Amino acid sequence: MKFTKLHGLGNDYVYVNCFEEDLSRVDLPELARRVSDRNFGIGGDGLILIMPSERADFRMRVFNNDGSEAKNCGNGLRCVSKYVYDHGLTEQTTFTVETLGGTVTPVVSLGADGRVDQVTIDMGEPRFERAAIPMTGIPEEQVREEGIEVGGTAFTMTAVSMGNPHAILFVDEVKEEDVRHYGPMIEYHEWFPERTNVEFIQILNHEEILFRVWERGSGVTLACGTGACAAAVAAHLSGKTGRKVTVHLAGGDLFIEWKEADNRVYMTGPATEVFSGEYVGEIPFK
Ligand SMILES: N[C@H](CCC[C@H](N)C(=O)O)C(=O)O
Repeated sequence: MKFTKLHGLGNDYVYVNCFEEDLSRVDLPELARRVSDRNFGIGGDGLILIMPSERADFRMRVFNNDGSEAKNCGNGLRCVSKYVYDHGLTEQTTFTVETLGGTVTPVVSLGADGRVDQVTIDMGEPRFERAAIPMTGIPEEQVREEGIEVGGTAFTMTAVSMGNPHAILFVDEVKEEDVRHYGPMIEYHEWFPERTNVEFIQILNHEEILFRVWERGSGVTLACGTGACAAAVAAHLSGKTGRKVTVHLAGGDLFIEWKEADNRVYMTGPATEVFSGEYVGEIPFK
């Protein structure tokens, strides 16, 4: 099976071009687990399929490294956009990509080599209702800077969906050890029936956020695009930042704008292709 490794700020996935590879009979969650393994497989935060779509120019499916399928992936969308342009699947610099969380519209910009280096993506409107996250409790209720206690420690949390769930925690100081310790406790908290991504954010000033993430289904990653969007939205709702925010992630920076005019969140950042190869391990079939 041919694959390509790309990453968005170090959030790396194994990409398979399903215009060339037929994976229709493959056990995709098991394939994701196998190829993501950094010792016994290719290595990555998960598996992303680039597929034909009946309602958009392309379709993206995302599998975390535990095999669970996600509804959206911001870094993945930037890398899919780079792949389809650089590999000639389109000559357009803007197109549509269908995800389980909705259809988005990337706009790519080219470097001096004529290849994509930056991508801006309209990631759609944030959702806040418990039913949309999803969270237990009153379906139409929103969770804004509310208390959540895990491991004997209380956090202030805002819940945001970007097509996938995000628990945004406001902390005075972002600590890697807190992400590893409390991240899984909140990912599996009873309030989140489909689990959740967990973001720890420190407001640096009106235009900047320090950000670290524990991803649902993948654990600590160097970056999370949907998480950065959710964090920028939560920070603005808190009154501590404007609508244009630079999010400093472990792997680098994303620029996020939550536009007042259309209520949509725009994410701008890089996408990088590292290598292509042939996976010759056993393909698991359904
Ligand atoms: N772990 C996420 C999917 C990947 C999102 C992240 N890598 C991004 O760039 O948005 C979830 O289960 O919702």
